[in-house]
Amino acid sequence: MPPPAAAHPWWLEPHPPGNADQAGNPTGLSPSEAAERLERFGPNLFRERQRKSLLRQYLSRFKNPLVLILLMASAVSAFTGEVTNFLIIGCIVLLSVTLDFVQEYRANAAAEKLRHSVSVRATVIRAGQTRDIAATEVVPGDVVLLAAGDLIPADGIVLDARDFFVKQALLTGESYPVEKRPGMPAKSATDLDEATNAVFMGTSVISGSARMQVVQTGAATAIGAIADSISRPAAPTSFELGTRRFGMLIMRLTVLMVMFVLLVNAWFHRPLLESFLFAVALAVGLTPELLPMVVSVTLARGALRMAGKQMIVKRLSAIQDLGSMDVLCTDKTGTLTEAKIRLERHVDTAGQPSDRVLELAYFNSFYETGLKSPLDEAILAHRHIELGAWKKIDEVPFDFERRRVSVLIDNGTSRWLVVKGAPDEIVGLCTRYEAEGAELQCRLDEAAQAAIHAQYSGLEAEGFRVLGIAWRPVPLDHPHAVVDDESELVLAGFAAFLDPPKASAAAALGALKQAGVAIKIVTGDSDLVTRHVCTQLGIPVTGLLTGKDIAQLDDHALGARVDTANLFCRVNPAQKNRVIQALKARGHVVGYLGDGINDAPPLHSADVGLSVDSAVDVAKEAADMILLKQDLQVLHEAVLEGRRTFGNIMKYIMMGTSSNFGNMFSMAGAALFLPFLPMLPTQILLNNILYDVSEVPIPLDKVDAAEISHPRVLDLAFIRNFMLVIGPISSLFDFLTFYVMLAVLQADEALFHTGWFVESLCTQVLVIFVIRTRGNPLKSRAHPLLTATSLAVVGSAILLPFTPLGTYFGFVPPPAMFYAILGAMVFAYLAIVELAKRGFYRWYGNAHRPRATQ
Ligand SMILES: Nc1ncnc2c1ncn2[C@@H]1O[C@H](COP(=O)(O)OP(=O)(O)OP(=O)(O)O)[C@@H](O)[C@H]1O
Ligand SMILES: [Mg+2]
Repeated sequence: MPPPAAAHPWWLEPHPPGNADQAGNPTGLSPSEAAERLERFGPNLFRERQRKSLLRQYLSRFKNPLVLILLMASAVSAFTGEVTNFLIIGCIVLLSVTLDFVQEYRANAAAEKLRHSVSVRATVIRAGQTRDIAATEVVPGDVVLLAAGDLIPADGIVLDARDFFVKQALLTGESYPVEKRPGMPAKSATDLDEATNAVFMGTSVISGSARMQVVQTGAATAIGAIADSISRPAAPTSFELGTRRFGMLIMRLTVLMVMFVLLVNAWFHRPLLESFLFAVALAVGLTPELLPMVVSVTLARGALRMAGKQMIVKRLSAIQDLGSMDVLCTDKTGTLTEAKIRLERHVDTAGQPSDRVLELAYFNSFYETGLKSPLDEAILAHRHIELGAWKKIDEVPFDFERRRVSVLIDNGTSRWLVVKGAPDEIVGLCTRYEAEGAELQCRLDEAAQAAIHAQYSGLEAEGFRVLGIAWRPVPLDHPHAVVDDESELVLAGFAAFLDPPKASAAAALGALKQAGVAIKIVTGDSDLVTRHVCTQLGIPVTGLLTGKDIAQLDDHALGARVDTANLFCRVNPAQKNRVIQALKARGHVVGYLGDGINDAPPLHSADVGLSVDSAVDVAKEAADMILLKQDLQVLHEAVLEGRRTFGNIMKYIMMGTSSNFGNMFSMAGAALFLPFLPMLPTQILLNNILYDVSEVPIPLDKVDAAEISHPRVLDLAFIRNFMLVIGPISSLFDFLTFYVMLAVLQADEALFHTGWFVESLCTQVLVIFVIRTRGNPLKSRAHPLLTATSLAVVGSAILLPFTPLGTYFGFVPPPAMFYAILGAMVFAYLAIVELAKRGFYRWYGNAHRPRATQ
């Protein structure tokens, strides 16, 4: 993507706008100024929420082709003088669109509110004080403090910076971090990627820290200008793909049936308009038009329930994915462990306690400005150390490839490079080591290397996280520290930390495993430490891959190993990502739980990204759900909640494809041999809307425990097979009804319509009690509201022929005999569907055992 040309390269001005010099305004804006600017420039949102007015949102519902055809048909009816038809169809369309709209709107509004509660925040200076505000409230002129892991909240000028590296791939396509520093760019930089003194919204801080002054916010930012071109719709999730294919399946059947009906009616020279209306009504009856509403209401309800358990859902459809998830990958620190790391030991190369090692570690942590990790905090919190005359000259910031950080310090007489990092990396860079205090420096030969390796491995095997501490004198005129300086180091010793697992972790992971979710740990830490944590958490290690192993494997070979391995150690962010993709390619639905900068790529590529509230911005931004409580038990509950929403959506789909489908099918068949239409178009529409009403409470329904005991994915073959088993039973009873109406009750046209209307509605609605559970319908209780609406709809169908409204629709009161037969038939129907259902699940259960994941 070419870098976008900014309208006005403001970073070429000598001073930040509104400032007399380069330093910026040290006290920031006053609250009143900020409020005034927020009013003037608007909230800092680059894609102004497409806030269509409610009316327009409502009207856009009418764009559905079926609705349009219906409206057209009703207009034609009006012109041909059939006012009744016109009124009825008009009302029905209005009613169903409104029902759908109100439900969905309410659900989405609630979910949106939740989403806002975890919005990205920014640290600004206002009236001389640092304040934490929502990024949307940042205004031009604000002074913002930036640190590693932050998302840059707006476009602005860098006022000062310390080893400040930014990733701007989103804007410039350049995936390597670029350094930003104050002062004019060397070249006349009209391109964003040459603007070394400016930072841009939507990019993120990789390491270092800085102060910036905001110049542009919201749509005026560089990213705002290209927002449309980068706002590619997210790739559809497996669930969305499934529902889409399901829609196609229904669509094809509908088209076939409509064509058939039209042909038959033309053959028999029936009135054209009425045949057409009949066909359209059939199509309406067949389409699962409530599906989008059922999906969004179910998901929104799920999101609200999860919020009650301290889990915020940012992307609603992720709830589905969480329910389908069969592999959960997680990093270690802060997710499985407390992240309350303590420095336990600081030892020299012989394993003896050493203050000198602590001192060096302290200098390094104190002066490091890049990523402040919990390890640094633990070192600084351990004991206060006098810095004396030591001053910082430069730094090579931490990154997850090198796994180390260096600071260049000077006390006037000597200049040292002090390095700390993963012990294997550090030892690899050393040529000498300190012995007997710091008195003696010995050559790091093979024997010494083996002894030292045994020394720190011993610590790791005991569960300590270990950092190697090394240093090297450099000439006093050595001005900058660069990565190449990290060589020929002198090893001073090791710092060992304890990072105990979370109290809740073992139980929660056990519960997840019980629920069919395999757990894999993907960490930058060493394998010995991770194994120790696994032992404490009761996770048996079934296979281990290190970053080095992964680097040797191509995607195919990696794919062959990811299933059995459940520990991935010393992996860098790109490798974390490869592990996730390999698992996805194997057909798993993969979750990833992480909180660091290095977790952002896998959070993005996982089917469902999970993070915690204390995570860095980039991780929170990439995640689909945020855990507010440091308790993994919540995750288990959320998985069950996801499966519950899935279960309820499946109920609706299965209802639509079985009984309803059978009814419409027999309707088309009846058109063949009856001398009149089997049901009037308006009656079909009324039948359909009453049926819809009965299904509205499905999102509230309970889901059987057996349904949520394992991950489930939307399986089209399952739905199709279910339809082929249950649908014909429904048709069978329809034809039985025809027989009863014609042969036993000697029905005329109106009575026939009435009889069939009542029968089809009763069977169609009541079958929910059979379909909603795989087990015994008498044992699994439906939600009271679902029971109430279903019974109410059945009741009104039975009473309708006796009311004036019924007469209006063309119904006539049937004889008492009809109701006796109806009762028997409904009972027999439900019993047979129940038997067929049991047979189906027995067969299906044998044919498709749940996929075994270790
Ligand atoms: N502040 C630091 N200074 C020096 N080295 C560090 C620092 N932070 C991390 N490291 C090294 O880099 C390695 C990888 O970092 P880190 O443990 O944060 O990765 P991770 O993949 O997020 O793992 P985790 O599962 O522990 O969160 C660490 O094991 C440690 O050796
Ligand atoms: Mg981490």
